Amino acid sequence: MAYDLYVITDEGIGQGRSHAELAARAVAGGADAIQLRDKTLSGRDLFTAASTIREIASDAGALFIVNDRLDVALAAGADGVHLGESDLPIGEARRLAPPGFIIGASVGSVATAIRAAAEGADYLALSPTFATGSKDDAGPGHGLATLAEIRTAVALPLVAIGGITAKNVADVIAAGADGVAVISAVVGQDDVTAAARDLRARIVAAKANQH
Ligand SMILES: Cc1ncc(COP(=O)(O)OP(=O)(O)O)c(N)n1
Ligand SMILES: Cc1nc(C(=O)O)sc1CCOP(=O)(O)O
Ligand SMILES: [Mg+2]
Repeated sequence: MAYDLYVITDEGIGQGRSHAELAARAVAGGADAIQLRDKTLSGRDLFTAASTIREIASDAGALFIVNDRLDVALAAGADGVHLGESDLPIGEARRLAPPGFIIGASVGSVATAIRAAAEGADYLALSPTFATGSKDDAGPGHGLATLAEIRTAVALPLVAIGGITAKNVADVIAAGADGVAVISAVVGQDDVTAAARDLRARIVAAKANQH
């Protein structure tokens, strides 16, 4: 499972483009994973959007993750769900999900990372890594030192989320992230595809520099 470039769609930041349009443009730029995240849609509308994006992502060979809503993720045939500390417990999601279904978890420390891994998460997201204006209740960034500590403590795929940009992505990868999850740096840009392509190239280059 590659999480190098994990793009989260957001119609509030996406310059009027729909979730599906943003997803299509992001995978055209090489996004490895797409997440549908929308707190405003009804269950029905979220399912409709998820069903469309599932096709877009699978046609492009990208993973498709639904934020928060395990029911919608399962109904739409998504590859997985992302759960934070106030969402359905990881263990309950695992009990309900089919084999191979991806469950991602937000973590903020070594302790919560170890706990999420023990509960059965398939990947971890350091949430947030830097300060961000894209999530109202994100809190302050945990920073690259915490990222590095989690890297040494847990073997799961580890993504950094929150305030990730083309300027800081190399440092994030050097600190131990396997990939980055972004909103503004890609879907907030005029040219989503070019922004995704550029950010992914920076990730690949940073990983090449590690060897
Ligand atoms: C990849 C990724 N990481 C973190 C989050 C945040 O999830 P959560 O803490 O549940 O907050 P909301 O996104 O639900 O507001 C995420 N969605 N994706
Ligand atoms: C969806 C989300 N979750 C976060 C967390 O810390 O859990 S930060 C975030 C938004 C990230 O947006 P941007 O790339 O524009 O900073
Ligand atoms: Mg959540």
